[in-house]
Amino acid sequence: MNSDVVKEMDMPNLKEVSAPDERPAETVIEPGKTVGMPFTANPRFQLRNVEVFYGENPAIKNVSLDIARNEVIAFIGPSGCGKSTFLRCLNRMNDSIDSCRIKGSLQLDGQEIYSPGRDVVELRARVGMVFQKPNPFPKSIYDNVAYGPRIHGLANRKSDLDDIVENSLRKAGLWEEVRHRLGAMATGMSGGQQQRLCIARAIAVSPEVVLMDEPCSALDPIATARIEELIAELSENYTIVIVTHSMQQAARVSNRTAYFHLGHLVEVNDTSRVFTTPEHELTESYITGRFG
Ligand SMILES: Nc1ncnc2c1ncn2[C@@H]1O[C@H](COP(=O)(O)OP(=O)(O)OP(=O)(O)O)[C@@H](O)[C@H]1O
Repeated sequence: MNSDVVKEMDMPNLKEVSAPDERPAETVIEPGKTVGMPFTANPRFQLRNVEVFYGENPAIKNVSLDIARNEVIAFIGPSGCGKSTFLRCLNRMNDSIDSCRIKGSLQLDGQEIYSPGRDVVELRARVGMVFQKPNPFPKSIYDNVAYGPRIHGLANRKSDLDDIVENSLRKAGLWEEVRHRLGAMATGMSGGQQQRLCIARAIAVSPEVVLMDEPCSALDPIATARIEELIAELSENYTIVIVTHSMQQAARVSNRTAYFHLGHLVEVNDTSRVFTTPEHELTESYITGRFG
């Protein structure tokens, strides 16, 4: 057996194959081989041969990908395939997990994200994050948004801070709803409002990239639609990387879609192509609901 070829025994719908030259390409995953368009011109992130382990267990297996400026890229794939793990590498959110080790090259604008001297606070200001469950601080609406600009010293005067708070809330589509109650506790808002507040908090420090890890999974359809509209608006100014379990959401919000499977990056293509004419059989099986 060719050791370059991973035969995933627990993968459904795979044909049993006996020799490398008889194996249809679509029934195997070759580590490090991604079909489609994983690379772009003028990338913001250049990620090469990335491997992530939790202890001895590999979660990401030799993944290479570019993420362009001002694109919305969706990470999709079955539960446990490594989407969140890979996303969290982009702003070193895995640092707090002791067992997590990362190999390979991960560059943001040509500089290694994991270089020893890297300022992680500055990195996370440039690469903000919105989580699955809205997680406002137990503070006022104003203080939630002002928090980052305050710690990063982005405003010298109260009026400058007021402007940042207002602009961030406007960009997050929340200003009109909260302008008369900025002093109210953020935790008293609806789930959808809290998630838009978290987006306002992330963009208040002028990031270049916003990472979103299933940002709508705790929201109802109306709040979800509002967040999706917001993603479209934000995409004019920010690179957005979104992990989603909803293929409809990926199809609605992203320009490119990356399909992960058991830690491999199987296919990356224009979103319309992924959902109409996927190149890899595993992608097709997933998007047609044969597993996942
Ligand atoms: N903190 C951790 N410690 C040990 N293993 C972990 C940890 N976090 C994730 N894993 C493992 O790494 C693999 C990838 O998990 P990850 O959460 O990245 O997948 P995912 O595709 O985002 O899944 P889901 O869609 O269910 O959120 C899984 O096998 C998971 O069990």
